[in-house]
Amino acid sequence: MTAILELKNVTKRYGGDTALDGLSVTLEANEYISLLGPSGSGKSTLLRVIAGFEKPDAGEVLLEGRSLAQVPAYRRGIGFVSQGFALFPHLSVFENVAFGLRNREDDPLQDAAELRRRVDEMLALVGLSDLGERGIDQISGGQKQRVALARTLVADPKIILLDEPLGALDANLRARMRVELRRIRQQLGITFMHVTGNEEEALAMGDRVAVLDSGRLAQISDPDSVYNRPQSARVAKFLNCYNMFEGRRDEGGAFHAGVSSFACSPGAAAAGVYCVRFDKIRVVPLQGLSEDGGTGVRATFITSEYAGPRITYFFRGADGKVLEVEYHLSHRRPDEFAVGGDYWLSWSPDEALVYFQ
Ligand SMILES: Nc1ncnc2c1ncn2[C@@H]1O[C@H](COP(=O)(O)OP(=O)(O)OP(=O)(O)O)[C@@H](O)[C@H]1O
Repeated sequence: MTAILELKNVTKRYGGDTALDGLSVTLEANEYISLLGPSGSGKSTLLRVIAGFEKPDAGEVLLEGRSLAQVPAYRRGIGFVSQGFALFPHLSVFENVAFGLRNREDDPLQDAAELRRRVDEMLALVGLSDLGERGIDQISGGQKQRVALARTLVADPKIILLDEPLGALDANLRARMRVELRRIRQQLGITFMHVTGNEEEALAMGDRVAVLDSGRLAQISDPDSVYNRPQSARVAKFLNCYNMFEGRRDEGGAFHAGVSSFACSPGAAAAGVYCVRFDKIRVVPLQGLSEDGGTGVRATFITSEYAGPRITYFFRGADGKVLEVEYHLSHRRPDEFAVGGDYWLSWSPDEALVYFQ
């Protein structure tokens, strides 16, 4: 793999707020990278620093090994698709895409035939060949997204930065655009960096997923590793699919969290966080349960949420904490539990992840 963009110890502060805190990361050529993180973790700031809309207070940004410190945004060869698309409402689809080429700072494109060829090529790539003459107010949200992308791609950038590109679309369209974005990127062979606050989208889209936490990189790996082996309890938390218990392991290999105790790998006594994924839990009726119900917790059923191929059950543990259990329904009908009834939530200790401080 070849590095295309490198950030070295980049720090960006706004007054007393540190938005990026000594961040180092390398983007490879020809990859789709998702950037996931909670609100305020610095995702948009990172994009703006890379694009050249913000200057870092410290550190360096290198494109193909060359520092971008003195290179203005419009000369970086980095495309930016912003959240609201920022299209010109009074121009047609064609003119929106042509605008940048016709008005660029260096060597504006005046040759009408060449302009048409380039714009038509991009409209075809994003599936809008028939809509070039439409006004921006005569196309759908998904089509606006495609125009925004075509307008950025026509400038032939080396990297495209997308800030929550699917946030404004409805769920159906969002799913379709995920596939489209990946196809377009593969066809062009350039690097896309896609910011999202949605863990499912990050895992679905990225060849790699970078997780940002308080302006620092908490993890960067392939989606499967992020999902199955989050590097820290904080990353597990952002994934929104783990039940988490704060507590302490004793020398005997038991983890104590409030009134509950779980089996855990043996080792020195230490404070930590015990995490069990929603889909790794089985719900067992208390009646008929043998003395040793295995590792788990007793909990009261509250409600369920049906989502077609899967169902999420919500329980309340003895300490009042809400616990989630997810069943996949491809081969079974949903189980029914009695609201207010007590159950045993059971899992294999091997499936738990424990992070010590
Ligand atoms: N122009 C600004 N002036 C002052 N503070 C800012 C500015 N832009 C960002 N910040 C602060 O920097 C931090 C990171 O903000 P940023 O917008 O990069 O986060 P984000 O991860 O993109 O969040 P979101 O998902 O909500 O868009 C936050 O604490 C934010 O308040």
